[in-house]
Parts: sequence; C-alpha cells; structure tokens
Amino acid sequence: MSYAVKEMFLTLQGEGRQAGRRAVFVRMAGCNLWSGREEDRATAQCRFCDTDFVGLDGDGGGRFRDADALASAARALWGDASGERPYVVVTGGEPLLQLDPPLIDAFHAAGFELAVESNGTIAAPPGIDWLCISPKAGTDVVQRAGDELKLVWPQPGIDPAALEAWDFSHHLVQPMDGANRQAAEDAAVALVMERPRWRLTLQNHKALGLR
Ligand SMILES: C[S@@+](CC[C@H](N)C(=O)[O-])C[C@H]1O[C@@H](n2cnc3c(N)ncnc32)[C@H](O)[C@@H]1O
Ligand SMILES: Nc1nc2[nH]cc(C(=O)O)c2c(=O)[nH]1
Ligand code: SF4
Ligand SMILES: [Mg+2]
Repeated sequence: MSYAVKEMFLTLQGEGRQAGRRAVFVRMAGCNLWSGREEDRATAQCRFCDTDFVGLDGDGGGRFRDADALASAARALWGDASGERPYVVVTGGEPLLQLDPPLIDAFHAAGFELAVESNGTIAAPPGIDWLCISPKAGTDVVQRAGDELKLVWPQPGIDPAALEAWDFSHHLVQPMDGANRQAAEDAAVALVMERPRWRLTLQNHKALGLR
C-alpha cells in the first residue's frame, strides 16, 4: 500500500521517557479524532491538538509508493551518525491509521528502532519497539498496554486513577499547551504531587525552538 506523509525531519524526541534522543520524525497525514480544519475543532473528538497534519506538503512529506520507499527516505534523514541504533518516531495525525506490518518490517530492515505516538483508539500491530499512548477524553481507548502512557492534562472526563490500572511501564503527565498553559503546568505538577505514579514530562522541543 502507499503512505501519506505530512512531513519528515531529524530532531530530538522532545517528550516522554525518551526525551533528548536523536530521532527521525515521520508525521503521517490525517487523524480519526479531528479533520485538522480549524472550523471543525470545536466539534472534534480531540480539540486541543497542537499539530498540522493535513496534506502532504511539509518538508520531506509526500505520498510514498511503498514501505521500502518510506523507510529508506527516513534512513537517509538519519544520515551516517554512528554509535547508536537509528531511531524513528512515527506520529501524526494518527499513525495507526496507516502503520501496517509491511511498514514496521521496512523500518526494521532499514536498521531502525521504531517508536510510535498514538491516541490509542486503534489497536497497535505487533513489532513496535516503543509504544506511547496518549488518551483523549470521551474516546474509546482500545490499546491499554504499551511502554508509556502520556496524559495531556488537564482533561475533564479522564480519571488518572483509572489509568494507573492500565499496563504501561511509565505514566507521564504533560501540560496541555494552549491559552491556559500556565494553569495546565500547575495542574500537572499538582497531579504528580498527589499521585506519585505519575511523572512530569515537558515539551522540550518547544522550549528549545526545535521541531
Ligand atoms: C499530535 S499527537 C500525534 C499522535 C497521536 N494522534 C496522539 O494524539 O497521540 C502527538 C502528541 O502530542 C500531544 N499533544 C497534542 N496537542 C497537545 C497540546 N496542545 N499540548 C500538549 N500535548 C499535546 C498528543 O497528546 C500526543 O501525545
Ligand atoms: N521534537 C518533537 N518531539 C515530539 N515528540 C512527540 C511529538 C509529536 O508530535 O508526536 C513531537 C514533535 O512534534 N517534535
Ligand atoms: S488525536 Fe493526536 S493528532 Fe489527532 S487531533 Fe488529537 S492530538 Fe492531534
Ligand atoms: Mg508534536
């Protein structure tokens, strides 16, 4: 099958337990919880998105005819830096709309360790090396196991205590960026102080002016 990619770039992973790590980001186009159009935001299932995932027009974006073409473009972005296994983060949009077993195999064949950032409403295929799930209030999260659960906070309608029962190695809380970011940071710190299972994660790339 072919793959619709908004953009592809080399940066540092900004968020979560792998923050600070050199990574190729592959941002898949499209999401199942929002059209990506501002006029639809107020009625979308996910209303706080900080990302443009519409179209194929970003740097390194396009329609890739098959899995090998996409994986080798990502591998070229990594370059010849040695000493660590190349690391790719597939995000979006919602990457599990498109990430299928042939693409997972192609990333591995290209030498990558594969991380995925997903909203958890689509079951993850096997073979992902690092799975981050970020639940959205009011949605049916079917993927309740993985490596890290990244809760954007505050989200009325989500009970952090209930999420502690899900099968994740790390429980992270990330302040919601937007008009109320200061209040969101305060709320995220308060959650950690109340429930020590949770650790704070900040969006380092934004503070650093990276993508
Ligand atoms: C743009 S989403 C793409 C992956 C997937 N659709 C998801 O939601 O997990 C990447 C990450 O950014 C987080 N995110 C989106 N908007 C945010 C915001 N306004 N503040 C903080 N994190 C946000 C998401 O929760 C997710 O963890
Ligand atoms: N540097 C950087 N780190 C990130 N971690 C998760 C991101 C995402 O949008 O999925 C992201 C992103 O957009 N940029
Ligand atoms: S699910 Fe992810 S990509 Fe989709 S609108 Fe929400 S944050 Fe954005
Ligand atoms: Mg982002």
